[in-house]
Amino acid sequence: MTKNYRKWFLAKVKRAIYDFGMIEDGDRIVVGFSGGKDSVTLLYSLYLLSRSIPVKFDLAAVFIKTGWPMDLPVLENFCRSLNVPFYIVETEIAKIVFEDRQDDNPCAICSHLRRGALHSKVLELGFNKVALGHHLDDVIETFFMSMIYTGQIRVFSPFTFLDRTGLTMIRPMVYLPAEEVVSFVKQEALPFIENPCPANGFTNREVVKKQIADLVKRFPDLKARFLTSLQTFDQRNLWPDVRSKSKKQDRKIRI
Ligand SMILES: Nc1ncnc2c1ncn2[C@@H]1O[C@H](COP(=O)(O)OP(=O)(O)OP(=O)(O)O)[C@@H](O)[C@H]1O
Repeated sequence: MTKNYRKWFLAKVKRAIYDFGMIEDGDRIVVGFSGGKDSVTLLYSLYLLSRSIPVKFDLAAVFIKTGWPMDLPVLENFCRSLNVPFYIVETEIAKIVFEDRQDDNPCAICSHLRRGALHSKVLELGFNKVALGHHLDDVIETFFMSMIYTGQIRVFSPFTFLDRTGLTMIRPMVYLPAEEVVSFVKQEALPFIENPCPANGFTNREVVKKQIADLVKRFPDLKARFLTSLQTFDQRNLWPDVRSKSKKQDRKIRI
């Protein structure tokens, strides 16, 4: 049972890796390792795949310490058991976000600063790819958050090359819903730590997450259908952008 579930789970990760050409021979991949369920699962999945797929790649884990107390030996021991190098980056992100800035949107700043610290470390280590633990629920939540809070239809990509740094970001778990990640953590008895941030559970993302959970109760296939919609999306089914045109016409009419 455990083995079959592992096989099924890894097949989904592998599918995303192949579909988006995420990993090539000789890649040196840092997993953004927060120690939460998602990144622990990602690290373990990539570790298992590194031993079974023909493509050869190196792995390391980088933890960005934001300033909250955390049980780091749990993470250190886990990485040691896999023989994956583990790096800790000390930052003052918690202080900057909650004391210095006191912004209305602490999550956006925190995420931006964590990303910056992570990329700097990856460059310093001489690695070329960054793997993040986003799963299908993150994709769906981000889609709705963009639309609701910023009026944009957009979602992050499973594979992104960043011109400025030369790094590539990959998200190998985009085909897997959150509940499967939770099941995998249980089945494999993976160690993880809870997110210590005081904003955890009180964010805009949390609001959207609850709405999606309600929708899923009424429409159980929602997550799978959402994924299909992204994969079969046709630009012609949306409206053309007429904003600049209508501004020009407004000007003409006034003349
Ligand atoms: N402090 C951190 N150090 C290193 N990588 C991080 C850190 N925080 C987040 N990441 C990376 O960014 C991804 C998305 O971040 P997010 O804050 O959404 O985490 P999450 O959904 O709570 O995931 P997790 O369960 O791994 O904590 C994580 O899965 C992880 O790969």
